[in-house]
Amino acid sequence: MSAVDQATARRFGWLNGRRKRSMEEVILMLLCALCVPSILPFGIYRLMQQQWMSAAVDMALVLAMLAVIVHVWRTGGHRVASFCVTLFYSAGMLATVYLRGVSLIYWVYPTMIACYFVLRPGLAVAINSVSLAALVVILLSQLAVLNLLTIVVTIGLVNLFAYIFAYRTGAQNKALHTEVELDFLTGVGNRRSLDRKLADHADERRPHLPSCLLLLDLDHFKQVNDLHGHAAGDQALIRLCEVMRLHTRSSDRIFRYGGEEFAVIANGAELDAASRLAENLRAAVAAAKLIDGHPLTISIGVAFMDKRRAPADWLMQADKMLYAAKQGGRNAVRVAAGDAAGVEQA
Ligand SMILES: Nc1nc2c(ncn2[C@@H]2O[C@H](COP(=O)(O)OP(=O)(O)OP(=O)(O)O)[C@@H](O)[C@H]2O)c(=O)[nH]1
Repeated sequence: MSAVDQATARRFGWLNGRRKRSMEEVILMLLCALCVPSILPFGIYRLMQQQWMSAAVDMALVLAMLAVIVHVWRTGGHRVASFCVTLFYSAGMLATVYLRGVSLIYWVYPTMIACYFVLRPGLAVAINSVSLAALVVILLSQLAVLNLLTIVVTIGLVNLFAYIFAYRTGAQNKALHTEVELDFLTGVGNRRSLDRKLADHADERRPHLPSCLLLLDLDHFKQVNDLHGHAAGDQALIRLCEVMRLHTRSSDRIFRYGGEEFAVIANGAELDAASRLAENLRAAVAAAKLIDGHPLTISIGVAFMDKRRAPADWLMQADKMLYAAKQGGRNAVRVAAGDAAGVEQA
């Protein structure tokens, strides 16, 4: 396979089932697919009745939704597509009421609720408010004030309930996400979020900055627990994370890999920058008092997150370097160069 073919295969490899589709993509595609059974029959009926404008609106909606499905299926991009889908649906709904009159007002309710499934609640409210204003203008001359007010109030209530529901669900998801992805002792990312971040990096399709993986392990940590007790050991782990936060950039990500072992994803760092970061961390921990009267040091292994390799390889390479740092006497940094040959940095 040529280099170009390999790049293309990597780029679209996840489309062949290797990448799990996000919930957002699935919901968006389902929403678009729904237009086939719910709008297409009406479009065909309007064609048969020679109601050309209404038929054109229905058919244009169906075609636009099918195009969105193909786009999301092929590229996985759903943010802009979600926005476009709500615009298409809203415009279609307004055109239908404009052309066919108030008897088709029932389409407004599901259309507006659908917005909350694919957009942030605030954006959905904004789009639906504009649609409602347009609807009032369309219906102003057709309805008595009381009837129009009834429609406005019921649409307003539907939006209010949908907003509350979407906002509450979003807040719960965020809280759940925090629970699931953070280490409860130190507050840094846990192993699950490390795995997800590494997978995201491997799946990332756009050109992006080079990044490195650092694996860190406290030296002779067992002695801390044995001499000072488990609670003091916990405090040392918390303190270590504070030191790591102080000596990494906001774009770097810190994770607890397990026990007294941590990982850092140095985003946008080539190997030389990452090895400088590792050396800074090593020196900062050696100088910090993680625990009173007991000097503690760390050993670090560094690997480049080469996109030609799998995340498991990055971890294995960094772990190999960490092992080499331990074997070399601890309080040291080892950096994987090229194809995993280790070079000593400290
Ligand atoms: N206090 C505390 N200790 C932990 C935690 N997780 C793991 N440990 C301890 O970390 C220690 C790890 O010990 P070892 O794997 O022998 O490693 P080490 O003593 O650091 O030695 P080297 O890694 O070879 O330098 C064990 O005593 C674990 O009980 C934790 O959450 N809190």
